[in-house]
Amino acid sequence: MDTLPRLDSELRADAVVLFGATGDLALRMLFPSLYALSVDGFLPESFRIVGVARQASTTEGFRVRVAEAIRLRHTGSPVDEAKLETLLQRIDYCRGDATRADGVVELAARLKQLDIQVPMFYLATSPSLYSAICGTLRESGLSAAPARVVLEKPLGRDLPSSRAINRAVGEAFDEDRVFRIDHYLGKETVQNLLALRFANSLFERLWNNLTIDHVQITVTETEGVGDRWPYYDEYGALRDMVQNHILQLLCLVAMEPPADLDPDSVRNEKVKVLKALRPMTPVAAGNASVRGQYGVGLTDGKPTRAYADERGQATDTETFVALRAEIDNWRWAGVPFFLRTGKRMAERRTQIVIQLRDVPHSIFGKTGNAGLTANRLVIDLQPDEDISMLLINKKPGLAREGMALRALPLSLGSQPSADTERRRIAYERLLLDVIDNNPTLFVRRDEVEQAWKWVDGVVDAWKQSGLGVKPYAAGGWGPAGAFALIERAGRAWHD
Ligand SMILES: NC(=O)C1=CN([C@@H]2O[C@H](COP(=O)(O)OP(=O)(O)OC[C@H]3O[C@@H](n4cnc5c(N)ncnc54)[C@H](OP(=O)(O)O)[C@@H]3O)[C@@H](O)[C@H]2O)C=CC1
Ligand SMILES: O=C1O[C@H](COP(=O)(O)O)[C@@H](O)[C@H](O)[C@H]1O
Repeated sequence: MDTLPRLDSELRADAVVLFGATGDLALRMLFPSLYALSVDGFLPESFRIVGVARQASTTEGFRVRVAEAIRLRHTGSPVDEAKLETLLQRIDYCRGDATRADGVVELAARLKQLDIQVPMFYLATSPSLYSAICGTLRESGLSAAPARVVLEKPLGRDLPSSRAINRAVGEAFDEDRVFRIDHYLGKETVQNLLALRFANSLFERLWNNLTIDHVQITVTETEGVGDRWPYYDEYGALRDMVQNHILQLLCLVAMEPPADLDPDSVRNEKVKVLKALRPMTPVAAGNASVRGQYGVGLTDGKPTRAYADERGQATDTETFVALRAEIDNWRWAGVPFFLRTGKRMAERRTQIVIQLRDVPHSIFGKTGNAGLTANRLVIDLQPDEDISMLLINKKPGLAREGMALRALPLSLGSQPSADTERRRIAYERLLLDVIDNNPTLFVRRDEVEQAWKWVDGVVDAWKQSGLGVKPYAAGGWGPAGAFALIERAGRAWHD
């Protein structure tokens, strides 16, 4: 993924304008990523960073805040203070309410003074402001080509609201100037999935319902919702994680080989998968989905509060969801995709498991071999990155009867980025791609809308079937129903 099919240096951005520059995302992810890009020489020489938010601050004061955030977040070698200073010198701060035309007057003047030709406007604010901010940029003339816009998830809360945002964004920016971020696509192992599937002849022949029994996608976190409940309570785990990150992972596993790495070739294949997802029905909902909400429990050995206590009242918002999805096409007919995500779980784990079918007939018998599974490809994204294949082989030693077998992983090993010896933040890749005008790892409008269509169907099925949330203890693996869901299909989670 290091070749940039559409790279055109004429269109390389010369500034990022960060709306929401004082927020959590900007300070925890975006500025540390910009620091890393600057240190590694990836930022164009004259590149500028302009932070915008409503709170009062001088540029100097803002630089101090950014420096603190970078020192706190940077991993690997210690922060290089001289290089940090170089980055800080690129930064300006403009106070303003980006939803109002008069709120961007100072910004427009600053961009002119800095002679910015190709700005990228990064909307790190609540998505409820996206339409208004794009309106402001259009009215003030700032959205004129070749300016581009970067949008964070979630894009809407359902298909109609997503369409409304996309419409408003589209009135200001042409689609090829819109970069919708799903930060999972910036993760190294997610991109490696493409390499694994399409750079090795080994897998393609096996990658279908003749060889694969089922697929599991697990994204669990130990953190709770905490102070984010005003956002989270409106969305829940299905909209927060499944609609975007998990469906993107599913698409990369299930899509047909694209003809090339052209952004639209890849995205066309992903949309076909989303269209082939079987809609959830109210009848299927009880069997094929589980909703949960964490109660009290122990997280990393410490007692933690229930979601309802963080929220301040009981609500029906799910903090855990497990689903059985089916893809109705030739490649995947009959192969269930088991998806699950939750907060306050036993461990942080982002993992894709491709379970192959059993051998048609075992010559080894059950003695000493009970419980052995068939081959399994395990793709770990977090906390460690690894790709391993569980291979069955002989247990060394003598046996009187039959042959004792065991499963051992053939592993690529956990590899930090070779160029930095630290794990890159997903946003580094994505920011660099926006600067370089490469949309391959960004989500196209029809992808987002198709994903919402399926998710809206799940929500409707839940409503019609009355599927409520089941409590689960913090520090565990979710409600009992999540185990029953997969066991009913004769399978088990890869725990
Ligand atoms: N935080 C995270 O880890 C992740 C966040 N996201 C997404 O990123 C976006 C930002 O999230 P997050 O950083 O957590 O949110 P925060 O609430 O922490 O920050 C919001 C930022 O927007 C600014 N802001 C609010 N209103 C305006 C306005 N009218 N004009 C200009 N600036 C404004 C705020 O500053 P002020 O109030 O001073 O104006 C603040 O800087 C959201 O879309 C979120 O869903 C996505 C993935 C992960
Ligand atoms: O988008 C989101 O992602 C985070 C999890 O991201 P990760 O990179 O740490 O796996 C999640 O906590 C948050 O609720 C969601 O909005």
